[in-house]
Amino acid sequence: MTTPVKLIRTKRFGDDRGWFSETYSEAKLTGLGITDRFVQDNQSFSKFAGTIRGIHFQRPPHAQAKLVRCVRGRILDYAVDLRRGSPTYGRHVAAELSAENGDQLYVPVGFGHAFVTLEPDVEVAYKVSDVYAPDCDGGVLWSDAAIGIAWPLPPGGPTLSAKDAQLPTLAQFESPFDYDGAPLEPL
Ligand SMILES: Cc1cn([C@H]2C[C@H](O)[C@@H](COP(=O)(O)OP(=O)(O)O[C@H]3O[C@H](C)C(=O)[C@H](O)[C@H]3O)O2)c(=O)[nH]c1=O
Repeated sequence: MTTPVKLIRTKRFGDDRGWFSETYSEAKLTGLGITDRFVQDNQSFSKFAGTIRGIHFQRPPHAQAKLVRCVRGRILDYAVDLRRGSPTYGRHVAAELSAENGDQLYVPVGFGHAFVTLEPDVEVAYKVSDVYAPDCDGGVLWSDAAIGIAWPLPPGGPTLSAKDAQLPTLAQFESPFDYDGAPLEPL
């Protein structure tokens, strides 16, 4: 059983002009066992290093899988296992995504998603497998010791939204997701 979260490397074809890359390929994703139908592209810009967005998910019936890449600057991208009954519940994996490395993180339904920017002026682009449904918006607190993410933060602390600052901890949270048999493994 392979880990449900996948780090996807993309090939760049370099020449004297620069490079070309296929950043989305349904065929390649299917070959990796990723069969979600992505229906929306999102992009966010974060001005400051140390900006945290997350830990977010959407509840069913509008739960979202995500395919995340950083198109400007660098981020550490996180997926947190929120599936009831999972042996790795509350555990996370992380990957550095950057405009430079072109790597992508696949975050399946059942996982919270968050990132922290590693420099100013960062842009993150990601595909989601269901439409935005604010009534289904959910999240858990970035700083929850039970999740234990060691965020790389600037001396002044993180920049985050008021909404994110008051998300519930894992202990206060009732997961809407069920375990599907694939434990979270290191990327
Ligand atoms: C997510 C979303 C937001 N919005 C609007 C709602 C707000 O007026 C504004 C900012 O939304 P929010 O503060 O939720 O954006 P982020 O904090 O970047 O949240 C996202 O960042 C983390 C890392 C995620 O994984 C989610 O995709 C998403 O929750 O955009 C939309 O119109 N459509 C959308 O799909």
